[in-house]
Amino acid sequence: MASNTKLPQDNLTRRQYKDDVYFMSVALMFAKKSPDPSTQVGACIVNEGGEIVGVGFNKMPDGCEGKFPWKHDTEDEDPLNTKGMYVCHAELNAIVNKTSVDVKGCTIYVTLFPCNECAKLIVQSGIKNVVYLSNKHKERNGTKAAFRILDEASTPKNIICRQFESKQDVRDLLDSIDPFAE
Ligand SMILES: O=c1ccn([C@H]2C[C@H](O)[C@@H](COP(=O)(O)O)O2)c(=O)[nH]1
Repeated sequence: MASNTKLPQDNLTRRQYKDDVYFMSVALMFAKKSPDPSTQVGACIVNEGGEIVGVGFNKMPDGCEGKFPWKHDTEDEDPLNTKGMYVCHAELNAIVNKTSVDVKGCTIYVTLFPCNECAKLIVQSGIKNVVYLSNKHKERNGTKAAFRILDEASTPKNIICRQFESKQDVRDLLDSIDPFAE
């Protein structure tokens, strides 16, 4: 993005905006690793020094791959036959995969607005910023509860939660990568 163009999100510095594009791209790359056939989610945790300290995507618990169904709860009356009972969410995996002692003060970039269980995890782990891409499940009660949790919680300051609005800049960044360039 040229340095004299208007930032899509006016309240961000140019540096913050470029970081958003970069780290959301990383979250998207990790989403691609998810085996969930319907919704692939990626998360990338960044510390206050701008270093990535955790990444994750939604997947079955280690050792359980291929042993539990990927069916949605609308596809089977028995909840034990649906993925919701088993799948580890992207945010959970990013937090438990952390390479630092903790994730206090960090920013989590996540490709889908967190559910209520992930919102709890985010708060309790001390993450202070949430940047999300899609909010396609905004009508779900879990999402509504997550909004409330993130709105009320303080870790110790209020959590700042915002939607990433610059999909085209992510596309441009990913398109510009040429690993075979001489
Ligand atoms: O905060 C979240 C919410 C959901 N996920 C995962 C869990 C599932 O694998 C999918 C959602 O599937 P749908 O078919 O769209 O209901 O996303 C997550 O990782 N983090």
